[in-house]
Amino acid sequence: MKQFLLAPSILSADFARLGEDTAKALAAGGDVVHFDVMDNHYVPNLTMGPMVLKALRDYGITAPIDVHLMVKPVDELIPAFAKAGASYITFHPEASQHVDRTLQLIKEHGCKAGLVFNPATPLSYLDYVMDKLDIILLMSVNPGFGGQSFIPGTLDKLRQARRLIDQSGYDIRLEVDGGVKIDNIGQIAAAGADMFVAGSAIFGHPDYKKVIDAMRSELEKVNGSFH
Ligand SMILES: O=C(CO)[C@@H](O)[C@H](O)COP(=O)(O)O
Repeated sequence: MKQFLLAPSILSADFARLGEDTAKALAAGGDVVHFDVMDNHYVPNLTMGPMVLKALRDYGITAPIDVHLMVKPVDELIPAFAKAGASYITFHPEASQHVDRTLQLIKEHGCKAGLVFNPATPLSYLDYVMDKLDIILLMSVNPGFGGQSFIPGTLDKLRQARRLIDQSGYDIRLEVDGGVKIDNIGQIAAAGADMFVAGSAIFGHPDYKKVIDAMRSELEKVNGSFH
């Protein structure tokens, strides 16, 4: 059976009680904390830095933390996020001057590394670096804000990325982020994703467990069709 991971995006959590709200999403069944870093330069919004991540670790969050860097330049922030307790660090290839070097830097700092693709960013950035990737993240909205609608063209892109991963033979997660809901997660999984970021769907609902359980039951239906 395929192991699917659900990653609540704390961009939609209550920032005034971030530790508590993050713990609540994990207790409700979230596997990984998705941590969006926005710099008001690469994207038009400003969010959290390494100090906030460290505060979550100090609060007692032990689950993997998946840091999605929406920043430019990229490299300067990597050591600080690794030191603060990041598990995965992903970045947008067009925001890095030297993609291979940035991937190496993440690994040297003991984190898993990945590339993020905006809806209009071509997958050709994957050429020559598959061996350095632990994760590929496809954005299914334009980055910057939670609560947007899933862009349907992402399904085809997911199928392409899944083919590339399978052909490569490497153990690479295929993550999707943006507009993931109970009613589309099955379709997204069938297209090849195995890690799902969900922000407003979880944090915008009064009962996080109800949403996560419903997402898992949709995923179970798809799981039966994997070999
Ligand atoms: O990176 C981003 C947005 O740029 C995402 O992680 C959002 O946080 C997803 O939120 P929803 O679309 O699930 O509300």
